[in-house]
Amino acid sequence: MLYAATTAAAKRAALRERLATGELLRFPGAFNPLSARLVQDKGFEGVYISGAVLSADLGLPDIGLTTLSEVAGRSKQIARVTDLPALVDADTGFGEPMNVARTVQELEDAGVAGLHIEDQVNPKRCGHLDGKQVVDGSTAVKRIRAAVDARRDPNLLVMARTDIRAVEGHQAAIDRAKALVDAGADAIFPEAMRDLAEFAAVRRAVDVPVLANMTEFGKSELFTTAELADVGINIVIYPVSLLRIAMGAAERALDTLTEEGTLASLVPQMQHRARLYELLDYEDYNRFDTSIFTYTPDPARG
Ligand SMILES: C[C@](O)(C(=O)O)[C@H](CC(=O)O)C(=O)O
Ligand SMILES: [Mg+2]
Repeated sequence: MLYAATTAAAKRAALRERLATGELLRFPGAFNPLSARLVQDKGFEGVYISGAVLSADLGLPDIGLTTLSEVAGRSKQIARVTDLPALVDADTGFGEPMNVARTVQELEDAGVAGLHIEDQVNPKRCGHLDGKQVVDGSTAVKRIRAAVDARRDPNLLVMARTDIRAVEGHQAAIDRAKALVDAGADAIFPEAMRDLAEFAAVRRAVDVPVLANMTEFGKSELFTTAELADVGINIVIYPVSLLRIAMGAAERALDTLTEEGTLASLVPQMQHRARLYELLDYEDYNRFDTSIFTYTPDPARG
């Protein structure tokens, strides 16, 4: 009730343990706290907090307009309602090394289990669109060094994302991934890999967990969890998928309302009120109210 019982420190430790097994962990993007509850209820291993979703949610394109406070606020709202580890998209870290350090501490305070910092120039662009630019190797590793030094919980997962593949090619991505790991990155997010062989090559090049981004309408094909596990990927994110599904359904519903003058035909597709209440632990709140209401102070104790 109210918030998840698992502490941020426990979630971080649990994520480290799960990653050490080498199994593939699935992190669907939660577009709000309620959808994070659903992700947990359905048995997934973690929730992803996407920058693209946060900006879209605010009616903005994903071009570096959101602020650290907005990302930290949304991270806190999501992290506190789930026992699952949350991994948040920290974009470029909102500036250069000093800003990155502050970003890490703010997100750590928000209760996330991990975050990724990318090597795009400020302001960043969606990783699957053309026209993005990356910083030089020395700036990229300084961001990661700053991030690693800034965390207070050594279990906070600092993941380095490199966007260099789409700009300078796959070999550059391998070289940069190695340099980022040398700088202290706990995991690598190679953005916009073209095929499984490219993921496999990154996997072979570094000895830390590797993330695959299965975002739709992007540059990577949508591989199955079995295919990704086969090449040794450790975390897979579906960053915007649930938002896309929900928005697709919302758009169709608005058309139906216009065409039919009622939403009655769509009721079977809606999440039932009872199911919503189940996800919200509604019953526990009733029990809480009842127990407080029937509570009587012990007369003997005055
Ligand atoms: C992962 C990502 O950084 C995000 O913000 O969710 C985006 C997703 C997307 O725009 O599809 C990305 O740059 O890949
Ligand atoms: Mg992003």
